[in-house]
Amino acid sequence: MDKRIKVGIVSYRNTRPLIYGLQQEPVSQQIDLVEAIPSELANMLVGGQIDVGLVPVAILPQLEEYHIIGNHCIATDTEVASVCLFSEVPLQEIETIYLDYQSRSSVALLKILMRESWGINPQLIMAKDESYRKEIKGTTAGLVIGDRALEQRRQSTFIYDLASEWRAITGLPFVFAAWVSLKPLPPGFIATFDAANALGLDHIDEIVAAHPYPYYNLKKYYTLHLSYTLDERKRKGMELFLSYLQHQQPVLVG
Ligand SMILES: C=C(O[C@@H]1C=C(C(=O)O)C=C[C@H]1O)C(=O)O
Repeated sequence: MDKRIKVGIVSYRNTRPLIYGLQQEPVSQQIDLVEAIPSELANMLVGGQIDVGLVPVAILPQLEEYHIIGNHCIATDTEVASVCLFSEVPLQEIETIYLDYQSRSSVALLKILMRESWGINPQLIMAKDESYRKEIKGTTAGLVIGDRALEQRRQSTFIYDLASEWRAITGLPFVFAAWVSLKPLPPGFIATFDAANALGLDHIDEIVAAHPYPYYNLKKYYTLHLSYTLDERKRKGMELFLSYLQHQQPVLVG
């Protein structure tokens, strides 16, 4: 192959099962793999630095043309554990929420839950950097995603799992990120890429053993919380989420 396809993947532990097969032949010969936080991946896709990215699905309504690549994603059928609102007081007493600058989908989901389920209207501040996590105290809460959320679970008194709350109001799974390209990719490549995504899902014990992590049981995270196949119900959950976004300010991208 004369030109490698640039692939951007989320730099959290949640993608270890997907990366497993992408680092092996034949697909490893066809791609350049870069890791970044979700908000950056969105910008990289729009800016043309990557050809396909595991990007937050909340950016999809803003893309003129896009293609969902293959049948794998970052999603959950139940509680996700790593996308939560963390607080020292119950929901109704929260006055300010810091939003995670690394996220796009979870920020949009939080706003839906505030409006459709919780009926709260605190001041929202988009965090600029990691220092916001120190502000999660008193009546100031914070949305945190990824590995940092798994770590924050040990620090906060109240933990509101956004995917559980979504499930409670819709009965559907929630898709946080999907593989997206702006232009069509060769069908042969998509088949190879999708098969490589699936490979790690049969090697979870090996992946867990290779990446020791003190903060959370990763076997449980990969098998009970996260769900990686983009099936019909997940697509349905995603469509519903995207339809809610029509009532929101567009998320930041580009
Ligand atoms: C489940 C997660 O999903 C992530 C949440 C995203 C978002 O909020 O935009 C984007 C990519 C996913 O990695 C997580 O990071 O914990």
